[in-house]
Amino acid sequence: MTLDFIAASKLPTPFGIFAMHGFFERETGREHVALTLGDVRSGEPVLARLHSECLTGDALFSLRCDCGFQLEAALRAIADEGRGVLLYLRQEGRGIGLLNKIRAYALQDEGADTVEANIKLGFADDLRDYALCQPMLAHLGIKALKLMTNNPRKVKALQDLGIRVAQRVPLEHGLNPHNLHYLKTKAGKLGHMLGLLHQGEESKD
Ligand SMILES: Nc1nc2c(ncn2[C@@H]2O[C@H](COP(=O)(O)OP(=O)(O)OP(=O)(O)O)[C@@H](O)[C@H]2O)c(=O)[nH]1
Ligand SMILES: [Zn+2]
Repeated sequence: MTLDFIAASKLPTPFGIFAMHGFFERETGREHVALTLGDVRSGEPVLARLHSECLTGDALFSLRCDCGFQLEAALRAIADEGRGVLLYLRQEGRGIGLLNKIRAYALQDEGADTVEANIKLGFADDLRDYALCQPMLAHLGIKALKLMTNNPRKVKALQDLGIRVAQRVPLEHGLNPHNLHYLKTKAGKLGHMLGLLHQGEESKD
């Protein structure tokens, strides 16, 4: 995997003025982006989000998942801290791409869960590869992270790449009736650590 740094610019957002760094992955032709705020090169663990592309959730307001809510919450948290990084990784649909994700959604409309739908389409449950994070973080001078995620596979993947995860910070946002079953499947079959799924159950008891 070869990643070229292409250019950096400012990115003003409602949450703060980030620096935007663009990268090109030669083998796949994918274009990836990192947003940073503050001095991330000091060596202190950096508040970080590895966000996998979800066009439907990030840009089209989908309630089928929690991605858009997590994206906004992560940028707000970085802005509140005054320092942090968000890697926006072009791994749409856990790596199967947008059109296959729509195929998977169609199967889910018929009753399959998110993992069963991937398998019916001939894919593994999660095809993402986080190797590209290493050159992105190295370019930005970041060695250790406080990682905002509920996904233990992400933590392990980074550690296997030699990146220190000093802390895992839960990022639970956007639970709604349309994504409840999806989030339960993620917790049950993909190992996501989602405390908010149990809060409702406790209040019912
Ligand atoms: N194949 C498939 N991909 C989906 C589906 N719903 C969301 N995605 C994709 O899943 C990715 C987000 O994965 P999540 O499991 O929500 O989150 P995560 O990044 O693994 O973990 P967190 O860091 O806790 O958010 C994005 O690339 C979405 O496009 C689905 O039903 N099927
Ligand atoms: Zn999503």
